[in-house]
Amino acid sequence: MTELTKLSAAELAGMIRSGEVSAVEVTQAHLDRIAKVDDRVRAFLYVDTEGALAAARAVDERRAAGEDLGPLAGVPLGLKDVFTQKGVPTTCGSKILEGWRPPYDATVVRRLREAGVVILGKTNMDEFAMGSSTENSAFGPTRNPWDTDRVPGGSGGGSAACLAAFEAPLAIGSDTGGSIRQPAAVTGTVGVKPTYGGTSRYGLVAMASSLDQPGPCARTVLDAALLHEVIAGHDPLDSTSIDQPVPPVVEAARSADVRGLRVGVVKELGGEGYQPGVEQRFREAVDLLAELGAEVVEVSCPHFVYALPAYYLIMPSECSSNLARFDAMRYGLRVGDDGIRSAEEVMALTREAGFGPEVKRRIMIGTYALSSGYYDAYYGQAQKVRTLIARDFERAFESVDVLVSPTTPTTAFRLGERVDDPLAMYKADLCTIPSNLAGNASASFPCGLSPEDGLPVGLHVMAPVLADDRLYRVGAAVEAALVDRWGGSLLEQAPAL
Ligand SMILES: NC(=O)C[C@H](N)C(=O)O
Repeated sequence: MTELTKLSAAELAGMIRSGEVSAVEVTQAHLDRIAKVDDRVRAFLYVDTEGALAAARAVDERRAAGEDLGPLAGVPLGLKDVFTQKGVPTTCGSKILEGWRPPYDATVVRRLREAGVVILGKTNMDEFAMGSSTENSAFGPTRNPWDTDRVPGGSGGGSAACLAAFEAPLAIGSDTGGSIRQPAAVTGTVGVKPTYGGTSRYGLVAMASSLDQPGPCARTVLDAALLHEVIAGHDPLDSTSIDQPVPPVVEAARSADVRGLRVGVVKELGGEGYQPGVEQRFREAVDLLAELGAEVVEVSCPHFVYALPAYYLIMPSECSSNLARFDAMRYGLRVGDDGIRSAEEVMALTREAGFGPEVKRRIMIGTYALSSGYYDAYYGQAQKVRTLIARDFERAFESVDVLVSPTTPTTAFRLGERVDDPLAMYKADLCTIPSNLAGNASASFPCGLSPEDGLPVGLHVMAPVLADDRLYRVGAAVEAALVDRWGGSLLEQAPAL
């Protein structure tokens, strides 16, 4: 039998349903894998051995009782440490939340539990999801399983790395400016940012509420679609949740048909500043789509070049407001509370000690952008640019069904390479940010290894609001053709850990 940790979620779930293997065996195999490799990868901040085995036992009992198991029952998953899980430490990669055990489940977590998905533990991330490498985690960086001297992307580097290291077949991420898609691209995995409002933000610790969106991470397109279906759908606990049927993502992943699909290559995302090998693999993926029957055209989205500066005003503005809740009184860390100092002093000391430099930088930028006298010039202007970007998408989607670009300008960079250069770090999200600003669906799919460094390259696909199914059509078609060409999945070409 193939090692259980090498199988897809769909395969594992099928074997559990048929009784070929128990959910406990599947879970134990993944816990063993974590024990074997995670000291080198550091994808997990917390492994919930007991909770995971108990959830697996419950699935096995339901099966024994003749109950119908859902499509992902018994399948293990890594949960980004930005989601609340009742009773389980939730740090958001920050010292300020150390020791906090939330009293409630995020809606995403509740849905996973109801579907019988086994949550293995919490995955590492940049502090409060601020970063593109996981180097901003207060608990040390995660490493890229392709090359442990390189970053796995961020902020959800742990979620992507646990997939690439075969520690879990599924993971959950959150995407504010690229935190699901950029790590997926640089680890050779699949990552999807659903339409804003398509998945519930309830229990997702807020970074920038108008941009944050939970989404699925997986090694195969079908697995991502199955997970998408489990977590998506209307939630009255999130005021921005869309009350509409979930797009038919699983059906789309199974159809894998792009014949007649109109694909627009975004003129502004590529060229100068992009790694040649990334461009090459991207162009090949576009040619492949044409071979598979898609109609490819070039499309201009002139305001996309302003997406990064607009994001770096809107996002920190929202962060500065959201992170005000970490006041030393309600959760986690409290520094200097000697019974003599005032509440304000304790708050200042706690925030000084508890937040890392990137979080402080963004709180300061956001506070400045929102301050009286500057609000119109910065925050207000950025919101206008946001509208122009949304219009670029609307106009483009009048003539094409999806847009494509590389996911990231470069492959995985070396640890330490960009830590002292925030702008270089921010540029990792050049292609992913427009979709967060406009709220439409987008995803990254593996499309090969860059010839310069042998590292994974991602194909970025963007679809209109609530047309998430189109992402899966494209992703599944590309995956099927490339797996055929390579004689296996991209991750099979990764060096063994
Ligand atoms: N949170 C995200 O989606 C990641 C993005 N790189 C940021 O630092 O804002």
